[in-house]
Amino acid sequence: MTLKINKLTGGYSRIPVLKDVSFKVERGQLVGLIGLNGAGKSTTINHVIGLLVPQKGKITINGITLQDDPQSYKSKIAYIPEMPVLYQELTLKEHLDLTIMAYGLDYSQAWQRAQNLLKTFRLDNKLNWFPAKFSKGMRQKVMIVCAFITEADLYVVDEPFLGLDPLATKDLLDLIAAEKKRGAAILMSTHVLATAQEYCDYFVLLHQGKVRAQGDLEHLRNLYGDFDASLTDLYLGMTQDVNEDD
Ligand SMILES: Nc1ncnc2c1ncn2[C@@H]1O[C@H](COP(=O)(O)OP(=O)(O)OP(=O)(O)O)[C@@H](O)[C@H]1O
Repeated sequence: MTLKINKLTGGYSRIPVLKDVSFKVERGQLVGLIGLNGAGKSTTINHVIGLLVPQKGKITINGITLQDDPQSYKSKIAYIPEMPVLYQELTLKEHLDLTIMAYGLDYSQAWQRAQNLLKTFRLDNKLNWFPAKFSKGMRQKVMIVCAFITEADLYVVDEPFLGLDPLATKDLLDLIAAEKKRGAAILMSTHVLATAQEYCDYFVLLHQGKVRAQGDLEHLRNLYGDFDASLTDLYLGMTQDVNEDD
């Protein structure tokens, strides 16, 4: 599985937010999409999941665009949004049933996975709860469980750490590591740079809608000529260079 973003220019109106963005996410890889508020992380993700249409450039999964084959393209992606989106009138169990149906999963296998995930995220005794009763973090965990029962080829995760407690953050990172091992590709946006530095295999540094640098930590450190630099140092150094140029 390869997600390939090739020279993507796009956004919400004719004035583009993203300019000539290119990078890849390969099987077994966790790629961190790194950037400050407004850098264009969610916009990139909205293009990948097909909510926005490229003005220029192309996004492919295994060589296929959304326009080529919407069913095949979408079935490969599980998306965890920054803001949980739940149906107020459905219980937790009904959310899981809906996901199983939408992805055409084997019911008993998917429920087996769901039981384990519900236990991990301490939701196993809340199957009959409605979203109104959930805390913000619990809602986010429901989205995580729904996404991970699909065993998708590509996970797209938008800023997952802000609403989660430290235990749930660790559980999510363990889950991501397990899915990587299974061969899934993961694109994760975040501005929690210390966590990204520790867990991501590859970084795409976005600033003002452009990719300023990309590579693994070693490559980025080489690029900036500082072999001890943290991801925060590298990112801030890079954005300062750009702001001075502007
Ligand atoms: N729905 C929208 N309509 C118009 N412009 C938008 C919309 N959403 C975001 N933008 C603009 O696109 C740019 C990039 O925003 P985006 O949400 O992609 O940033 P981000 O890197 O995800 O930031 P954050 O870390 O704050 O979530 C910003 O200038 C923002 O104002």
